[in-house]
Amino acid sequence: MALKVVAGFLKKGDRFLLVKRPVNKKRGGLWEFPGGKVENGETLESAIKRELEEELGIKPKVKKLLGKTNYKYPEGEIELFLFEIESEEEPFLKEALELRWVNFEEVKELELCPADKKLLENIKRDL
Ligand SMILES: Nc1nc2c([nH]c(=O)n2[C@H]2C[C@H](O)[C@@H](COP(=O)(O)OP(=O)(O)OP(=O)(O)O)O2)c(=O)[nH]1
Repeated sequence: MALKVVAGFLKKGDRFLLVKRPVNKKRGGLWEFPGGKVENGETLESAIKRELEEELGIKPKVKKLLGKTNYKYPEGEIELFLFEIESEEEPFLKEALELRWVNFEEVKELELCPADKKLLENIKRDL
């Protein structure tokens, strides 16, 4: 069974938020949407709220599911759900190495987690 992972799409103007993974973790140094693994007994929505509070210090409003993708990493498959998020509060960094607001041009310069590249292509069409 695929490991469920939730991630947030936070928009500011024409830019969206990415965070850099800590170097000591799998796929360290790659960029990703803020989020993380769904824990036992959690709904996807409660998981994304918890992760964004832990990672960015915000209490977000979860708007809708923007996209979903499955991706097979060497250690196993993940099922990644990307939610559109609204937040009055400005995110600040609690865990990740770096945070950056990018548009669809600027994101091409960054090395993303492979699962995210696929997801980004899919949602781009709908935004
Ligand atoms: N948070 C997040 N994780 C992603 C994205 N894309 C992607 O492939 N992943 C992968 C990276 C991890 O292997 C997995 C779970 O993310 P996580 O952030 O909770 O993992 P973690 O750092 O706690 O991992 P670990 O060290 O405990 O193994 O999903 C994304 O956009 N956001």
